[in-house]
Amino acid sequence: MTEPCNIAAALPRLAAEHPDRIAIRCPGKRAANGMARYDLTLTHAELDARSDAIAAGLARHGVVRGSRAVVMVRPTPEFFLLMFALFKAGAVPVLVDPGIDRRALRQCLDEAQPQAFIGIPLAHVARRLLGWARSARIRITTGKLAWPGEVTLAEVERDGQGAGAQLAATAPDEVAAILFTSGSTGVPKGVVYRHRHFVAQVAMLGAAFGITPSGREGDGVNLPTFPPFALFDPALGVTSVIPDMDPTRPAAADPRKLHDAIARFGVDQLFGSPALMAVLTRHGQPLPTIKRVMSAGAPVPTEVVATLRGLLPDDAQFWTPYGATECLPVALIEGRDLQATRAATERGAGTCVGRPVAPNVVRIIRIDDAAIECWSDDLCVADGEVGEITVAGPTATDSYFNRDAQTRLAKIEEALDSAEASSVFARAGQREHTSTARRATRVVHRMGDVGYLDGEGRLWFCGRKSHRVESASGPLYTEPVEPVFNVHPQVRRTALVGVGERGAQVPVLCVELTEGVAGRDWPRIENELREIGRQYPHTRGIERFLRHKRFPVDIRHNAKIGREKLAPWAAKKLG
Ligand SMILES: Nc1ncnc2c1ncn2[C@@H]1O[C@H](COP(=O)(O)OP(=O)(O)OP(=O)(O)O)[C@@H](O)[C@H]1O
Repeated sequence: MTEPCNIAAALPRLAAEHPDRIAIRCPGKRAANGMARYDLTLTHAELDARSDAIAAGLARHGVVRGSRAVVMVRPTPEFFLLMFALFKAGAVPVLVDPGIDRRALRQCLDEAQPQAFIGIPLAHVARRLLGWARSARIRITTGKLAWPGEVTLAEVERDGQGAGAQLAATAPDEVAAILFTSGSTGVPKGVVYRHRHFVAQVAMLGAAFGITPSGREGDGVNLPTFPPFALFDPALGVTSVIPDMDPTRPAAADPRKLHDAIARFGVDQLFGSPALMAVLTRHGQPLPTIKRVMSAGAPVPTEVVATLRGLLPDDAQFWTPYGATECLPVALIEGRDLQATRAATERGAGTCVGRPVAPNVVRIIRIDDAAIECWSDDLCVADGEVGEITVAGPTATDSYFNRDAQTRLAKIEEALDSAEASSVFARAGQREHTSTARRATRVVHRMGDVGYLDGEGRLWFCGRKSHRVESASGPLYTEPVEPVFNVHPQVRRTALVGVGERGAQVPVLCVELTEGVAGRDWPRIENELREIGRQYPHTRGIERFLRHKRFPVDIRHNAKIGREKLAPWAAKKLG
């Protein structure tokens, strides 16, 4: 019998093959030296059996195939058990970053119209006080005690005990989850993930990184510092060690605790945001067991790549995937290639994000803020020309939940002729394309990012479409501009914003100085920045520089600069 299209299908398989192997290891209690004991573990057999019991219990409490359930649980064993139980039940977990703006959070939760709300006690307190997710009639707490109208997860699990294996025969197109974007350019949007998207993601990540479940103890151990990614580990047969840190504040992680976990469990894969990588490089201690690092979500500063590579064994790889919640991975670049393109980036070429991951089709279309209903090859610009990055492929999602206007702005329908349709099917070699091939159309996702393809088929990222500055002498993009100025030794980072009406915007460079640089040095630094700008035609027109104490950044990665907030600040400053 073929497995259903569901990443949880890997669980019974792994439980049969390696029942006692550790799937997930969590910090648990603290030892006298302040380090986590890592005494909370789940073996493959436990993960499978307990998620079966929870799936069956959820059904008894009304969470069934197709039910939407908000999940606000920290990365503990309960989180993984719940997520896999929901997948097994064919129910739809809804994940929102708890750290986002309160009003936005409430809007997201209301928009998702969940039937169930599953959370830690604190999340339930917030739900009651702030009136979150009123549609959720089923409320499950991971705490020991349930308030009236709530039930504990332990009870749910008990109620499902003995019900046997649970795995809904989910179809490739069935909705598997709703994952909200981090909202760095507005209120987060709920991305509709279908089961085929997750299955393809696991396959593409596995193939691209050569991740294979290993039979040997201590091999294939990942330290995922960004929790949703830990979900793929059991599906890939890799052991996850959940680090002792606040996953919503990677920049504040304690590097000694990360090193302790890495050394104790022979961690060989590390997954984290650029901010987390910066924590490790500042700490400077070698990472001898690590074979592969993945850093996703935002550009990784080149000096971080160089320093981190110096801490890794010579043959280790440092991958930066490029992608978004709506489509991941799109392209990939290894640290050596990233370093080799650094000089070009500092001359204004943008950031090289590597080659598209097979079988993605990446095409660049002319910049347009309006919706585009149907694909036409006429939309494409020539190689080397900057336009909006689009992707068609097995992980390109097709809609936002309850956000039709946003969906129209981000998706293009492409008709495929029958030859193309069958080649898409053959290339992907995956069941999820049967439906696409039958319909002979596919969805092209617009990334909302600008960039270009070079003659070698590499993709270069030039910033977000909404961050472009439309000056009287033409458009300016953030990524080709900022690294040019970031070479100044007393500059920590810069952010380009536009002030005024589109088409006549004044480009303004906001500048954050390196720590310890005195304010009185600013006039000199400003002059030096102006000199730097004069070296290149595209930066010559930038004449306004504003010093800013500390840029606003996104909460998920602590890396994306909030240019939306900086632009009105700059406008006010310029009066
Ligand atoms: N390797 C990378 N290099 C540069 N930028 C990247 C890289 N990977 C991702 N990004 C940026 O992150 C974006 C995706 O981020 P994510 O899906 O977390 O939501 P968001 O875009 O921050 O939120 P929202 O869409 O709600 O504003 C990409 O569109 C791109 O701008």
